[in-house]
Amino acid sequence: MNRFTNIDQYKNFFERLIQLERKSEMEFHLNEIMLLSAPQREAKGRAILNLSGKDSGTGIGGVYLVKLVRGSGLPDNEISNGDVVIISKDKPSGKEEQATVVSKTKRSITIAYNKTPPYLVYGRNLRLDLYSNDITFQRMLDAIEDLKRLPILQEYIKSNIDLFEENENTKNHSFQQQNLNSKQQEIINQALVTNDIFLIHGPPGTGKTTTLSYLIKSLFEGGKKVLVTAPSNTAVDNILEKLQNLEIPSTRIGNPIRMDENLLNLSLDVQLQDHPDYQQANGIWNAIQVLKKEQNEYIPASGQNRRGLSDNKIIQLASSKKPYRGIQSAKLRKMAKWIKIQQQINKNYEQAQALQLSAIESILEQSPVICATNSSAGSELLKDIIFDVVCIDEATQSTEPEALIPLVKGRKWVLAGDHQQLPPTVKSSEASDLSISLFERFQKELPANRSNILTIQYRMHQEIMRFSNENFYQKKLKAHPSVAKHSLADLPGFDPFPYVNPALEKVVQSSPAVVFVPCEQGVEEQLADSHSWFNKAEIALTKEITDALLSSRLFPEDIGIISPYDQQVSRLKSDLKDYHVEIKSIDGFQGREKEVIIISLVRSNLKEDIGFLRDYRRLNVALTRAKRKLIIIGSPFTLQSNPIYKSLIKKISNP
Ligand SMILES: Nc1ncnc2c1ncn2[C@@H]1O[C@H](COP(=O)(O)OP(=O)(O)OP(=O)(O)O)[C@@H](O)[C@H]1O
Repeated sequence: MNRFTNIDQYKNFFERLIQLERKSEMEFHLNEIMLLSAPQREAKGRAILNLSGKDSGTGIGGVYLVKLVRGSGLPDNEISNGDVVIISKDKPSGKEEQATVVSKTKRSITIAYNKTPPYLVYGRNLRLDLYSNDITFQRMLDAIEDLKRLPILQEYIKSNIDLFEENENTKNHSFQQQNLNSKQQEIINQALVTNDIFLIHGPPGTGKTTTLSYLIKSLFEGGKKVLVTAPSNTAVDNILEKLQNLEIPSTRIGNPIRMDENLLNLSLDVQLQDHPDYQQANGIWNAIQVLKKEQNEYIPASGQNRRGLSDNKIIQLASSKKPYRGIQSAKLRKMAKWIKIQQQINKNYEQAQALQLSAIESILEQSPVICATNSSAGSELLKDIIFDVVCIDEATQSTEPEALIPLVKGRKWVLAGDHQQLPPTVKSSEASDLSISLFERFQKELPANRSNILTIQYRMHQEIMRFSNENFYQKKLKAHPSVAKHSLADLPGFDPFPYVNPALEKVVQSSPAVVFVPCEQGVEEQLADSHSWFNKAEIALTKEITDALLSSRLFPEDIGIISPYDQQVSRLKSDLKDYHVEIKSIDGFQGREKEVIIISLVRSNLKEDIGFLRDYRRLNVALTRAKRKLIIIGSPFTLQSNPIYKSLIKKISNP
């Protein structure tokens, strides 16, 4: 645990770690760009060559769209919507302007620039490279810098315990909500009366996000302005959905491409479409396009054409209808016309920008609750807004500097999390100190009245929660009676499919709630130069089980498939694309739940190597997503080399 006696010490400590992480991420992509030839990087799916670019107008929020086309079709690649990319002619240097992928077809990929795109992107023989996003690192550094102008936050960072006075009597505030249990209500009361910071702790399914959303409702009703963040887009959508159900007016900022489409109506970009100022700005953008077309009929007043003459001089000479320094008078007139149109374009541009900005400001000012990822809380859009309260969900998954990005924007902080679930992702081994979240640090250092723990869970059948409860929560977790024995049989229409492979019979029965399906014939495989694994036999088994579950009249949205390995996730997504079930990594499922979860553990080798499955927090998250049925597929031989997995397999019944 690190103690800091002054803010400069704190700043130096974290700045070093951030720089190490940043270096690690950039190095990965730049190294690969340097080491591999362009075709090799393309073969890995992280570059696309031989593209031709053309202007594709502007998109939501006034971004500049560029469509990159390859007539022969795009090669197989891992670049998807929302990824940050760079465009170059030859080998990129890393200094290129960054753009975001907006859409992809078989032959084209459209990207968006926030600023005017570099001229080169409208050429031929272009190369597109997947790149890392540097912005989050910059925002972390800015947040640490901001601490300097917020003296009270500096004291919190030092966890100066003397500063934390006793709270006033929580009984004075009597928050009551019949949908919540007494502990959840008590927590809301405590968080409401605390003037500085409160931590909501709780094992999976105990209602941390639910409690946080009711707290936000209460804050909103009390006229407070609240910033709500989480480390990932999925986690932000998860709490936003709850806020929407509670009818709390909220605005979600961030790239709409990365948001749940059912929540898009709450995004800033969609709300903007209805704003009169924004509509007026759109009219002006269209007028600019018309002017640009008209301008093409004249001669651009480029450096070469104008031969050192100023705009005014060209206009003046054009009206005199005489040649000047060897420039024909017709050419002067055409340049003058071009300049006048350009002046009109510039005027219109400024007007459209100002209208757009005023529309954005008015929406953000009027919205009582603003939701964003931790990183996008550092966006320019929120630069001048101070919030009464900042709430971070899944706070144990954020590094301390990442959590500071939203926290420096508020007067009071509420953090929800569970340090037995996924920790922050830290790439650089030298920066491992970042893996202790601010939540974890505060929980150890703050007085007891600044946190409280939830222990009744409302998600899992008691058998599903048993393993995690015994191994990670000292048996303190209780299943609420409404879920303790709930099963697939209670779901309307559920009818176990009779023609299933006899080896999988228990898999489609409502009982037992947890099954382990051995897949000893599976072989783990790795692509050259990839650290991720896949297992074809487990994919086939997952497909068969999903088929059986769907034939038992479960809906696709009831089923979730989880695998710890990205390669397995992407292969499952492609092989099971017609099933429309949600398939994600463990990280992608943190904070979420489904009636049935299938986990494909992938690792199967004679060396008894289970790789990063060893991280028990990852296992804990995977095991606690299912409500009524948990199906685990894996190789008993390989997994049993690890005591935790050995006891897991022993405790659950084989089908
Ligand atoms: N008081 C309650 N009564 C009934 N259901 C509840 C209550 N509190 C929470 N739930 C339900 O329990 C489930 C889990 O809640 P929630 O997602 O808020 O838990 P969590 O602690 O945030 O979970 P995780 O640790 O996985 O992020 C949800 O289906 C939620 O609607």
